[in-house]
Amino acid sequence: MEIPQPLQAPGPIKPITCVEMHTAGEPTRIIWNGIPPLAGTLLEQRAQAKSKFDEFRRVLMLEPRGHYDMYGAILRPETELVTSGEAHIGVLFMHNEGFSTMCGHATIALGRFLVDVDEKVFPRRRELKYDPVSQTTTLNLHVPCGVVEVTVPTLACGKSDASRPVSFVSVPSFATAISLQVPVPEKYRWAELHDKTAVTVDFAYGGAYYCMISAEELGFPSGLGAVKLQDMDHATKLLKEAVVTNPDLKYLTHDIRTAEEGFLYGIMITDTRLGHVSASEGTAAARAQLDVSSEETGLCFFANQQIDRSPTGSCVAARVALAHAKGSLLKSEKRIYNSLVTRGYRGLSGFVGSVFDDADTSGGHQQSVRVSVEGYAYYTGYHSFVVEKEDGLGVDGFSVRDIAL
Ligand SMILES: O=C(O)[C@H]1NCC[C@@H]1O
Repeated sequence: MEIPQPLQAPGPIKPITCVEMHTAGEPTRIIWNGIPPLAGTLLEQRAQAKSKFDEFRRVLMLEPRGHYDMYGAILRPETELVTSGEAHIGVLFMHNEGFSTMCGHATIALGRFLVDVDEKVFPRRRELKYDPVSQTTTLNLHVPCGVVEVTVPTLACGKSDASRPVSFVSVPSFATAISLQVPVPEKYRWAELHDKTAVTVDFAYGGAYYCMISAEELGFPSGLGAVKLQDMDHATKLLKEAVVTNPDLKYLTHDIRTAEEGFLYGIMITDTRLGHVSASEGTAAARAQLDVSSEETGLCFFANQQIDRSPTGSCVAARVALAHAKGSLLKSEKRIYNSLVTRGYRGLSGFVGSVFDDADTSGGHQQSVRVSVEGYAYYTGYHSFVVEKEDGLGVDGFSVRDIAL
């Protein structure tokens, strides 16, 4: 792929050049040029991005260059695991609130991008291994939660093959609570709870921590077939508050490796009663080629109530680990995970999740598994962003939701 050169435009910051992709409808703005200086380990770089260059995130994720539900990936060619040879390149993920620890949909998009670019963008591109039998290229991506192995279908010419799914193997994933009663104090109660004072939920980790709740348990008996987006936004926001403000629940998102990762990233509303929509040809095509045992739909609110259009790859890893711990997904089985978008739109496929192998349990979680997640990503375009010196907004962004809602 030819990467456009940055525009020579006036302004206080250098042009920032991005390639845009979507994975199951969810955007990834891949930033490969004009990145502020970040140094040290990947987590140190993430900390610097947060503390010193947050306007870089705001200008690219928020309005007018982005929007409330924009998602970004910043390439980091130098990290400690790139130096040690464990990874080929690093990446930081960002969204409307800050920087996350893992992102599955962006990993799927990055897989294609990193196979398609040259060494100016990806210095260790030439070290990637191509397997002529499976016609795939594999790469190790250093993400804030560890290393994920990405397998990218590749054409004979060396470019990625958009007609086959990219897959990745997650970091060790595990359930931290199954069918836990979470109290909902009065100030966090939402209307659909009626007189309930607690809800039953699951917690699991797939590179980031998620709380899973069925639509019915959240107070929406019609499930995700009849979504009331604003009401579900309100309910999940309050549920997240009820969890994160409860000191007795801290252990559910406590990471034994780094304090950085110990936060609740998202609430996933699940609906296992929803199968597929017959008009969804993409999913139908995926299903036809697969021996899938089951299919379910979810709606994920993450970061500051951002809505994932994709089935949320890191949460698919968490959900597969959870289903495996519950005994409802065997090692040999595959499951299709849909989002509202992949369930409802012709041509978009859900993600397929399955247990890849048992993970090393020396980290402390007895039932950790590594999960295979696969999905399709496509290019949508590119941007070269600038900020003019006369622009009163400067290097910043805003969200109309913060002003008007
Ligand atoms: O696929 C994922 O894992 C992500 N999508 C947006 C929120 C998560 O980081």
